[in-house]
Amino acid sequence: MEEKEVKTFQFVVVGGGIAGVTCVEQLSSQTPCADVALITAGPHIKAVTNYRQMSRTLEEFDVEEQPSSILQEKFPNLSVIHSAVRSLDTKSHRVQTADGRYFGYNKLCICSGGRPKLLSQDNPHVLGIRDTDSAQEFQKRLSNARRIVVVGNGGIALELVYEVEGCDVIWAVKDKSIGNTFFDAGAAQFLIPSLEADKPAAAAPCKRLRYTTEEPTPEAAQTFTADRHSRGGSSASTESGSALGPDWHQGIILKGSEQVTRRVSVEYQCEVENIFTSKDHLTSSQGTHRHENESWPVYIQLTNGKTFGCDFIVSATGVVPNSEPFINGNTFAVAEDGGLCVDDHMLTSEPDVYAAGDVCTACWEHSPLWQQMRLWTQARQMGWYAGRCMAAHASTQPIELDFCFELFSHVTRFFNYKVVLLGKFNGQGLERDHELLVRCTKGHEYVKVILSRGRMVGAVLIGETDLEETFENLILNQMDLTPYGEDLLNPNIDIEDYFD
Ligand SMILES: Cc1cc2nc3c(=O)[nH]c(=O)nc-3n(C[C@H](O)[C@H](O)[C@H](O)COP(=O)(O)OP(=O)(O)OC[C@H]3O[C@@H](n4cnc5c(N)ncnc54)[C@H](O)[C@@H]3O)c2cc1C
Ligand SMILES: NC(=O)C1=CN([C@@H]2O[C@H](COP(=O)(O)OP(=O)(O)OC[C@H]3O[C@@H](n4cnc5c(N)ncnc54)[C@H](O)[C@@H]3O)[C@@H](O)[C@H]2O)C=CC1
Repeated sequence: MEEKEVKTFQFVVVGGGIAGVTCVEQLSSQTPCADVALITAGPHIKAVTNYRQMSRTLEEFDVEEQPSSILQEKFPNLSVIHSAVRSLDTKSHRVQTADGRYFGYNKLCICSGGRPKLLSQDNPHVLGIRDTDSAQEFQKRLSNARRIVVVGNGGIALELVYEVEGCDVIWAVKDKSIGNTFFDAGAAQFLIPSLEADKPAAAAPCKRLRYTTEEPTPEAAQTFTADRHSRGGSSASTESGSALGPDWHQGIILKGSEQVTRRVSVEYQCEVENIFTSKDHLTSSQGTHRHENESWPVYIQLTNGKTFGCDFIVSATGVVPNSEPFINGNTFAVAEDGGLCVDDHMLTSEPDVYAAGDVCTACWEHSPLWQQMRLWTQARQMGWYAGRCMAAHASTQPIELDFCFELFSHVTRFFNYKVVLLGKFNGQGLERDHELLVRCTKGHEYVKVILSRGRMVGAVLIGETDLEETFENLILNQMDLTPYGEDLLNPNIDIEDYFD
């Protein structure tokens, strides 16, 4: 066999998203004499800017799309190669790119991210949102749309139903309440009025121990109409670009073809039964469709028996890790969700191959207060830690799991509220004996803490509560809070002073 020309680097990182870029930044600065290569499919890279540590584990930053020359100017030992990795041979320690070149490595980190897990791969009426191109396509299609159906109940769906205007939105969720990847039914109930036209009634604090909420029945649908003017000043392929950054929707106009109002109808506890094109729909003999005079490009039939015609469907149904080009021909341990399994040094099951960000699945024994979610905070933390591990292993130095994996923390915005999630914020994996304390003031704040055997193990803070640092400390120090009882959430007690 003809011997190919192979350029070998000490460190090769694949992927120009947050995980990959943070990893090469760490490697290039920690080992300035080593040759480092970043191989990425997209023309741009994602850089973390304005990084701010808000507390021990909470962090905020902006994400900027930049030309890769900025990175190369900063790190003379870094080469950026713009091509997609097509295959990996872990035995010979080399990768092949789409343009036919081979690159050797001593240590490799795979940070190829994920792509939308679409309801249908080849239906042109089903869109996913991941990178700049897909967001632009969505914007273009939306500008002519009168009605769209959003399927999914996580981050993207929550953002879209709030931001889209000038178009009817049917929101199909599998669950009993909205936003189930982030919230329980109580928080969902707090947020729902933000989709309505009327301002919430005068704020009145309420506090209850164990709480119950009325949930919609399986057949239930709720419609929320908001006049734009009444809103508070709110601001798929394996070679897709990097995932969008914070506030991605603020730079683009998410407006349909209709004027004036936003109208969101939520269809609870249903999944997608079938998707028909207009022609199929008209010739279909099934009698379950809701008959409408209008004709639509596509029809979606839900498991609750309803069928909706619409201009297009947004599949906001999660992420699939981009692991295929690396798996073929190798013996990687792959998790159930398709991610490359990594240990507590971000090492995969193949020698000298690390992985970080959305492409990997954290397979080490987690701290009782941490879980993986495919978020940019975790992509940054994993990329940074993987870079440190690679450098430490190259010089046979010991390294311990970073503190950021002790406690899950996430800060974001939904429906124009600040949202902070800490620890086991939804009681994930906890025994049934855990207790919830909730304080909510309609339209102002929602505070929930999860206590297990008197210790705080998680919290959801919606609104400007200013409680994140105190609660983070209480979770980290695992103090017995039984003596404080309900005073923990007493709005008349300044909790910061209380625990000084
Ligand atoms: C619309 C949207 C909104 C989001 N909002 C938030 C939010 O508010 N908060 C939050 O925390 N998270 C959010 N996320 C999630 C967050 O963006 C991701 O978890 C994070 O960016 C993942 O980073 P990554 O580097 O692992 O992957 P990616 O950003 O997907 O980067 C992967 C990189 O690898 C490259 N690549 C892929 N395959 C190959 C290959 N074979 N060869 C070479 N290069 C390859 C790609 O071109 C890309 O540069 C959002 C995601 C989306 C889609
Ligand atoms: N502010 C934030 O923190 C944001 C984070 N993100 C992240 O970006 C990534 C992509 O976002 P999403 O696609 O919203 O993923 P997600 O993982 O947040 O939510 C996926 C949702 O789709 C549902 N689902 C899955 N398969 C389904 C099916 N066949 N039918 C109906 N529903 C189905 C799930 O139950 C879940 O509610 C995620 O990692 C998410 O965490 C996205 C937007 C905002």
